[in-house]
Amino acid sequence: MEEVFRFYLNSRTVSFHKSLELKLSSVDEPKSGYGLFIEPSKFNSQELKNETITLLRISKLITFDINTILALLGDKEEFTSKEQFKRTNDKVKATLRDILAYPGFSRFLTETNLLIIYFMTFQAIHGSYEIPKGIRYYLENVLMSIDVETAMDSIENLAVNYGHYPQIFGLQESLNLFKDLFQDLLHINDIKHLYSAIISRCLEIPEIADTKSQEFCVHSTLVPILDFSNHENTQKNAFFDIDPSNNDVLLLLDTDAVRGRTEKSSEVFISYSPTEDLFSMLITYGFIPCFRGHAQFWTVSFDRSFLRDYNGSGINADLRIFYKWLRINPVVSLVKLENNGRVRWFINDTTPDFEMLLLPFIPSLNGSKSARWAYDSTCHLMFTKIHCLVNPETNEHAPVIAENYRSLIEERESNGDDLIDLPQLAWSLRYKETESGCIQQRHTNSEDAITLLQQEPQQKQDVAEAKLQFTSFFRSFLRYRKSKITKRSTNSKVARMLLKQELEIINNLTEAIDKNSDIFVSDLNVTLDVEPNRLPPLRFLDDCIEIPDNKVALDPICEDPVSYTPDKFTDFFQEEINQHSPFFQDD
Ligand SMILES: C[S@@+](CC[C@H](N)C(=O)[O-])C[C@H]1O[C@@H](n2cnc3c(N)ncnc32)[C@H](O)[C@@H]1O
Repeated sequence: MEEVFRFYLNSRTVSFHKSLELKLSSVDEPKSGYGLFIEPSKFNSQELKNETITLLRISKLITFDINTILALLGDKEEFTSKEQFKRTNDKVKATLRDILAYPGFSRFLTETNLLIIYFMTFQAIHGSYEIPKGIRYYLENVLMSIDVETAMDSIENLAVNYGHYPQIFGLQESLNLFKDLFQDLLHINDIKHLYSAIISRCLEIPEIADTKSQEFCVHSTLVPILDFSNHENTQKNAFFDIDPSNNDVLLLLDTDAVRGRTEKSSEVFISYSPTEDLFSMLITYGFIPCFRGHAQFWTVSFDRSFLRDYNGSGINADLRIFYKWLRINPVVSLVKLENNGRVRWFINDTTPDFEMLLLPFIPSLNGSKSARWAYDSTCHLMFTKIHCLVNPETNEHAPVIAENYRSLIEERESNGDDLIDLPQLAWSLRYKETESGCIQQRHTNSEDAITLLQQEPQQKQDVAEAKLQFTSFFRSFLRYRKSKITKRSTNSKVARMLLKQELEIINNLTEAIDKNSDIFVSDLNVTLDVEPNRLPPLRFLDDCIEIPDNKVALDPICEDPVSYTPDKFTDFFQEEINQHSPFFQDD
């Protein structure tokens, strides 16, 4: 890699600070690879007067994003003849045309995926077609030469234990796409390697789109040499930016990092992400940053089958169906913190998402024998009733309509999607009306349920009780995961790191629950110094049926749409009809 560094050093498209070097990283991790280093004594007093010092200035022309690649391909000077220019451009265009015509490709249409597709195309054709010199050099000497391992390299292995994590599921889908697109052109190992090399190196680089208004946009970009900077939040001493006058990419050193320092060499660190979400970082970059006193995160995705089988929640159907109907993301955010001199994992109960997760565990109303939530196993009749009221002319077909809703709901409840995507008319909530104090019931979405519950006088006690129930659920989950993940051995480095990290989490939280120690962040006297990442997206796997064959379907209580009585489940039938009528209105 030193040669690559020298290559760019000698090119006129990159200016370097004279103290900058490329060496093996100082990070104590076998796969940390190379890193950028500086010699603090090589900075002169003039430079030290400024807040930042430019370590690298990289011309926009040698960075790779979807626009610069198109510009290079469109530049005849990059080719030895007009014929070669045309030949390559025709080939790239034809390949991209086929790719864009791939069924469902629009779902994968992101800038990063396009960048990956361009480089896969170049790798596939570079033996028999001319490609612009800068692209060829970077492809052969950086992307194809570096030693990198991310989740993509062992995705089949990871999917066994982590297939329900949306990130892993998404990677599997991406790999299937790239395999289909490049099956005759690239070896599977090259597909995985190029994906890992690009995903672990590309940066979100701003670009001034209009110099007058200084408006800027951001592009997924590969930046030679800058892409040798390693991540370390607590030792971060540099950051990247652009020169707004010409969109050059800059690596800027915080001068404080070298002022008064005399050591021979120190590594330049940037931050890939201020929030260290360990699962996501391991999946994307293939490493887990060390804990150095700042909060780190891990978002647990519950195994969907565990949610289906768990029967301690007290609701009259399974948790999976509850979360699906109410569109609640079946994930919980954990935080690693130092507390009372001990570093361990806690459940982050300080987010609105956690309040939603608690909903099925809210206890029955005081003095009421009925559960908080009632699941209507004949809700297809509720759908039918509203349908016929909104479209009176369909009344005579009610039994057929009921059968259609029954099979639609059955399919949506049992498929692999994380949401049902129908009006929430399956679960009704019993709550105490604030003014009258009467107990009422209605179908609600999760946000409205939280608002209604927050108005109840005993809300605090109910949340405390729900957290106890959740803890017991979570304890069962930890037991289930431990027995599941320790069963297999693996030679994938990422899988081994995932396993080690998850076991640390399981052991920490199991011990804390069993010893009755604090497990929730809100029980500690701390404020999180970094925001957790946004939750991963809900998963869509509708071609998979989750319910096993031997699961006995609940017997319908009543199949007759006419005698179905909505007030068994709601005191607000008319309001709910008004709310949902656009869904039911026939065209
Ligand atoms: C943008 S590249 C940085 C250059 C890389 N070290 C190389 O030799 O090509 C990102 C990769 O560097 C490694 N890396 C970066 N920061 C690291 C850290 N703090 N610990 C371990 N590995 C790190 C990971 O392999 C990551 O995928």
